Amino acid sequence: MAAHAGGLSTTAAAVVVRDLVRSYGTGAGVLDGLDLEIAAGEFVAILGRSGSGKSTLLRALAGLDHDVRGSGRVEVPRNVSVVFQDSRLLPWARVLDNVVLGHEAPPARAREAGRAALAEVGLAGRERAWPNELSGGEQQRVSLARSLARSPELLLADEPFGALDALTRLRMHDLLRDLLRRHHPSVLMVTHDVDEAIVLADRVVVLDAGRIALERRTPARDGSRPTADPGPHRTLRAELLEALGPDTDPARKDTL
Ligand SMILES: Nc1ncnc2c1ncn2[C@@H]1O[C@H](COP(=O)(O)OP(=O)(O)OP(=O)(O)O)[C@@H](O)[C@H]1O
Repeated sequence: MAAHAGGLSTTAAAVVVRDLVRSYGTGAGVLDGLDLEIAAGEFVAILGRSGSGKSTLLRALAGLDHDVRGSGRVEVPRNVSVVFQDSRLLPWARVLDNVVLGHEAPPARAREAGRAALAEVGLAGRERAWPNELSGGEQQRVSLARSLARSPELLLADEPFGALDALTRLRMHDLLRDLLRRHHPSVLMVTHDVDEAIVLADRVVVLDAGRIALERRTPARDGSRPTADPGPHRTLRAELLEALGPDTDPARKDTL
């Protein structure tokens, strides 16, 4: 049984996954002896074809999967936040109430943290709005604010920008970069977008049948746009697409 430990022991890594096994019913392992480490403050993007186990890994790290089996071990920091593809806001609660819901701090402090987080994502003044008064991009900003307000040491994101149009997604990339310059959580982000993985992450991991098929550091993530020197980006992109497999629909090569 994998331990979902609160707090880390002696290692400098923020996340340690060893020999993680997960299967459903009698089927083959969805995660098949997976090993992964994430350093403190490191941003790791996970790519993989549909069904390769990305969300399963994320749920295991989030502590949402109580049936993770095997001799494996999962160590994560105490303070973990999760952002999903849909913002999962409660429609009957105002924006600020959504942000502070479940916050562990006393109410006044939680609301203060919530207001600050909303300001950071550009939503100052929208605290009393209802979720359905916000655009999809704004709702995802609220979702990010909800995570940030908890000052997470580990941010888990499952295709956080997958439902947004291309322009909004680019704006969210800028916002996330900006937030990560000020806060320094470790990040594990599942994405289907190879370019998104390269421009945001420090390291990209390709999952295949529950194991790591390829692992690469990205060209220095320093906020510079890939167009400044597209060569390394293009090379890595080709390598990642190759690892993602020949059956990938060519029309969807960069958004799997
Ligand atoms: N609750 C469940 N019961 C049975 N099988 C499951 C369950 N959850 C996931 N699976 C199976 O485990 C495999 C991996 O699922 P997972 O959601 O981790 O894949 P993924 O890489 O995130 O895929 P996608 O990119 O399509 O979201 C899939 O074959 C899926 O059908």
